[in-house]
Amino acid sequence: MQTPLSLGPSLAERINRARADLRMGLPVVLSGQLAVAVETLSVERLTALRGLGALTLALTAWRAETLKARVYDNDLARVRVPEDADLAWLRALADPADDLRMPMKGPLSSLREGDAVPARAAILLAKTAQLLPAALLVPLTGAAPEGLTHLDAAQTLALISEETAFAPVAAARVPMRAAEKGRLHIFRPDDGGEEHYAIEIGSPDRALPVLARLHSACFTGDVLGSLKCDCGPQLDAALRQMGAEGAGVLLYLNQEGRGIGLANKMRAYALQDQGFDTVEANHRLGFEDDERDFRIGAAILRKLGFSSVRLMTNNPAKVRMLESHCITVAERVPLKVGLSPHNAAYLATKAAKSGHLL
Ligand SMILES: Nc1nc2c(ncn2[C@@H]2O[C@H](COP(=O)(O)OP(=O)(O)OP(=O)(O)O)[C@@H](O)[C@H]2O)c(=O)[nH]1
Ligand SMILES: [Zn+2]
Repeated sequence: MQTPLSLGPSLAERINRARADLRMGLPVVLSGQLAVAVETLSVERLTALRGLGALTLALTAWRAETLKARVYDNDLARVRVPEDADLAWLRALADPADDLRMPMKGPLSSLREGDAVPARAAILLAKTAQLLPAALLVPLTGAAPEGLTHLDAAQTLALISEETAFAPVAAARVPMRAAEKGRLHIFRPDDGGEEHYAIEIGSPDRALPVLARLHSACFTGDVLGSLKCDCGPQLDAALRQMGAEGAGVLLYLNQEGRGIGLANKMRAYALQDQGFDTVEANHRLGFEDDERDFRIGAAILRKLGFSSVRLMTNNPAKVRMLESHCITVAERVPLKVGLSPHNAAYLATKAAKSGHLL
């Protein structure tokens, strides 16, 4: 018999559907466990989950460190949820907003036995859905409620770590203040994920290294002119230099807040107002200091026909990443603009902790 044309969702598509489910507060089924994101969990669903058995709260090792929960699974902790724990208790463990006001949440008891893979997949799904990286899990004993998204946890982890393919969708001329000969290209991943943009200035020769910038979205800096970072001035300066030289390419990657999303970035800013620096704030929320996937930038440059760049950056990690994904960095062009009294400490932290060049 001939294999019928498959109309059903692929693994990548089901993963994206699972992210939308978690954002709505719906459970997903991960290798026989029901998993929900703590951030979007409702009282009603918590009650329903409790009826199924003992609950486990999955947190990243970063968050567990702040909460003094034991980490037996390297990058994550699986905390036993006491029978009398309510939604406020779960939320307080997931969200560090009130840590300083209510430091004692424990003592917490972590699971050692059992499989950590579904918990790891749940955290990664929550993270990549730009939610707080905390998930509640319970083994599914009976039949799964109808309509839930089912995923194999190990396959999910493997696929999310793979490179995403992008296709050009549309492009048109956009004359800009900084460069009249501008063209905006939209790139879309084939799994329904986030779109990213490329702004091509002039007609750069594909045989030569192109003046390039990988800019990560920063609503506060790019749009509002926030003085807390240097993003806005960097964006302007990069486009102006490309305009002056008559050629260049700027990728605008929708990885707001170094990949944690704008809501989490505002949580990080609130922690910074409590005295934590930009890296500590990410860690207290349970994130790595940088959650961006820079392979996207390399993939889009290659799609546009570029193989060699003069990269405008102060971040050596961007240079290393491009080099390891088939893009030659012929030159690093420093981009030092926008220093203000408000961002001096932020830039100093990036230099001290993230290897940025001052
Ligand atoms: N999580 C978090 N993200 C921030 C903070 N301040 C700025 N960002 C984000 O950091 C990113 C800015 O990084 P980029 O300017 O692209 O790159 P970079 O790593 O600083 O390196 P350069 O190429 O030298 O600029 C944007 O996504 C901002 O939204 C912060 O305090 N916390
Ligand atoms: Zn910024």
